[in-house]
Amino acid sequence: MMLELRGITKSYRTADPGGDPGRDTGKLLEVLHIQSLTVHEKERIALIGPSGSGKSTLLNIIAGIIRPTTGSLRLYGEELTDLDEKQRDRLRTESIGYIFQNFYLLPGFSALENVLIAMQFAGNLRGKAREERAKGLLKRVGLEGRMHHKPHQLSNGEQQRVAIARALANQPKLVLADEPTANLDAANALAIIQLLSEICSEQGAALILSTHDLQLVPYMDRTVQLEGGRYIEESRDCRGSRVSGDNRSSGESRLVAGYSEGMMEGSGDVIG
Ligand SMILES: Nc1ncnc2c1ncn2[C@@H]1O[C@H](COP(=O)(O)OP(=O)(O)OP(=O)(O)O)[C@@H](O)[C@H]1O
Repeated sequence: MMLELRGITKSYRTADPGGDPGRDTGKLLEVLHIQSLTVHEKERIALIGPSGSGKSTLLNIIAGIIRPTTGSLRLYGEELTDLDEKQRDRLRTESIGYIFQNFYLLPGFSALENVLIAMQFAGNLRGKAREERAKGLLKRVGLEGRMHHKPHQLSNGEQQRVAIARALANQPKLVLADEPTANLDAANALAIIQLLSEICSEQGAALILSTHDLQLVPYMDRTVQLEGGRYIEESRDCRGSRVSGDNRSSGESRLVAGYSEGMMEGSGDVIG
């Protein structure tokens, strides 16, 4: 398997209004508790759940942007929780593509430059080869005629297409997308998800995307539903034939609930 999470929790210490401001006296609030989650190569997972259910927290932990309070996170067998911040940044640049709902394109640079700059950080391709891949991806996302436009000259849907090209530029094995369609109208949202799903398959990347939009679920292989930081439901084979026929058994790639009220107090070290 590609990605494996075991006993991942995230807790924050809440402010204590009556406490000493110099000491951490607030209560621990656990916002995420995933007992077990495995993701296979090229798998596409929809992470759904109400606002505050922990979707962004889970994606940010997988991306190494925030550290879990407890638990183990392995990518191709490498334990990511042992890495320091610099090593996690490197891994994110090389192996993970991240798409944000607000795109986060560099405003002063063209679509092409936004993709090229991301590739420069990873450094696997240079010169002409780098430019050819960047242009090829922008063409693939339908922006052949917009490569030299800056973000403010592009529509929301076009900006998200640039963000998709950028996320795929370094040939990541895993693409994470945090509500990538939140700022798009329904028609654009559907088009973007179709594109994202197709391009991840073509490039051999697994995809985990969070969304509130259930119309997008059929484009994924599997749905994981979170509530209060825990998964409450998982369904497989959203597209039927897309998952059946490969070598995964139905008992694999699953989430296992570990809910108990007492766990809400949390007990691990708080890393925020
Ligand atoms: N830095 C922080 N300190 C304290 N609590 C936090 C912090 N970051 C997130 N939380 C809490 O963690 C919980 C999960 O937040 P998260 O952003 O992961 O939810 P979400 O499902 O992505 O929500 P949305 O759909 O609204 O984006 C929320 O209750 C939030 O208030």
